[in-house]
Amino acid sequence: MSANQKKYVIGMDYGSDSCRALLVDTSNGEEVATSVHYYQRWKEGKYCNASANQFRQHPLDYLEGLEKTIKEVLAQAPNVDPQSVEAISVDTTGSTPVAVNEQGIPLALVPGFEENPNAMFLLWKDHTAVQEADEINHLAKTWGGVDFTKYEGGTYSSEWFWSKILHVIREDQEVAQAAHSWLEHCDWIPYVLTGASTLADFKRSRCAAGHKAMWHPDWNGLPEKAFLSQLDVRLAELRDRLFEATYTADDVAGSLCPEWAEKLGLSTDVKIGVGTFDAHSGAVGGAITANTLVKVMGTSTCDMVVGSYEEVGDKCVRGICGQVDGSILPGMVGLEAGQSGFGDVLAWFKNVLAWPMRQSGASEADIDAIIPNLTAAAEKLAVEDGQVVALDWVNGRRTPDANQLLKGAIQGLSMGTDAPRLFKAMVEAICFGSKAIVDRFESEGVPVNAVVGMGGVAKKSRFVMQTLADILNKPIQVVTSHQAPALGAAMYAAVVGGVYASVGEAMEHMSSGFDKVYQPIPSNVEFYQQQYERYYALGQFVESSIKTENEQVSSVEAGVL
Ligand SMILES: Nc1ncnc2c1ncn2[C@@H]1O[C@H](COP(=O)(O)OP(=O)(O)O)[C@@H](O)[C@H]1O
Ligand SMILES: O=C(CO)[C@H](O)[C@H](O)COP(=O)(O)O
Repeated sequence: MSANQKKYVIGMDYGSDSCRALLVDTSNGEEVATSVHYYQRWKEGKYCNASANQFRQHPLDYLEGLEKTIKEVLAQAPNVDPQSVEAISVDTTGSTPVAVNEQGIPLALVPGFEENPNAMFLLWKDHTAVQEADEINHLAKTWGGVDFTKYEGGTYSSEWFWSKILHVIREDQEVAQAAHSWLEHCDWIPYVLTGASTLADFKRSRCAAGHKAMWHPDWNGLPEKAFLSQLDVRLAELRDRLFEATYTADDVAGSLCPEWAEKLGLSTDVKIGVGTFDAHSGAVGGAITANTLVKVMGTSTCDMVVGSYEEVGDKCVRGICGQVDGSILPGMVGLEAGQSGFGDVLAWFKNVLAWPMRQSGASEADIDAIIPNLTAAAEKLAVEDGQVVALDWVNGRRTPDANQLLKGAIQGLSMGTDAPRLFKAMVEAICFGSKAIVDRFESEGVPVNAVVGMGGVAKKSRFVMQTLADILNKPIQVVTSHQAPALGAAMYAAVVGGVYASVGEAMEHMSSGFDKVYQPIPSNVEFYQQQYERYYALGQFVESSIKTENEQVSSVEAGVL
């Protein structure tokens, strides 16, 4: 078949720091061209305040990336006729919502709001809404009606839709008044590409709504107004301007609008898919099957599983980030869990060590060598060299049982504790955090029969991956593609563009396969089973002390103490 008879699709993946476009041959999943764009304003640290956990992204960062990367992949593949590009599907981080006006335009693109962080996207890891999440949780358990958190693991997070909206509308009256509605990032990009101008009939993502906005068919969509009004009457009013129906990512959101068709050099026949989240799309890119845990391992992790309706049924899996019909594969229940920090925990340790190095004028190359050097030294230590135990909660805990107030801890330091031993303990901590998630799935009746890894850490660190296999006591297969979420988006696009009838069929033809398997080493498994007990006990101790501290603070604030 000549290049011109083939059918192509574009998978567009928006990560935390950058976005990428992937041009894919639908016949075999070949990644024909790829282009990455780092968000300019984000790179400059604009609109963020890490010490206040405020992470905002400007819509222009996303639009610039969209245009640049898609044009670049087309330019890199002159043999591909743009007419043979059938569809574009998009995945993004989430929950990453933005306030929009009546036309669905993010407020930061409306005169007067250009520099206002509250008028921008609140990135998934923005934790400014911890207090609002607490309120939502408290109300859900006490208001006397249905517990709307029940399909979201029973705990609503500060990373999610309603917590963030509540926080912004309380903090910023101008944004609150100008916000007609709110859109997730994964909905806004298809909205732009299809040239939509009315929100009411736009197809919103099932994945985003179900995992982050407490949308569920049992209560006809979003939480009822009686519940929302007890949080803030404006939330109840907003409900009328949000959505009722939701759509899975194999569905068509519309066709490429003339303005973007011209900008990108594509035809208006190109279909645009309903948006989804990066982790869910990554699971599809990793060719997920029933009871396989797909771990997207980067700065954070997202741990994805699909189960049949018979297996998951009405069961509510406690402490995870939700279970949603069709959020990964249409026809199955998608379950999401994850860690707020994974590679980020190692990056934190690197940054601690880098501080004095930078003061003495060390180069960025020296600093980049910290993790590889520590890895080489830690790999040489005996696995049983395990005096130090650490917790992985430096960025809070996402699952099991979301609690963003938790902090990291290190126990067992002695004069003999050097940097490689601390690094080894950090690596073990992030892997123990993964085990806590697997244990929770299994104890809740969702068996994990296989593990698939993808993302930066899975590709870069043999040491982390072997430790993970030993701690989970399960083999881990690593996905060949370096761009699994974008590949997953391309697979959805192949269905949206009518090339395949189902996501399953697209995965069959377009999967990149696996290029490595890590097998657990029995003697290490045994050691780590004991060491996990120490991790667990340290976690219990830290969690109870933080709880006591917070109770004391609340009592002081309430004038009790
Ligand atoms: N050699 C390494 N060993 C372990 N972790 C690494 C290594 N190199 C980079 N990392 C971690 O990988 C993470 C970045 O992962 P990546 O998947 O590229 O990013 P993202 O999560 O933003 O998509 C960083 O947190 C970094 O600390
Ligand atoms: O929670 C999510 C999806 O449900 C986030 O999108 C995800 O954790 C972002 O990760 P990354 O920075 O690796 O793109």
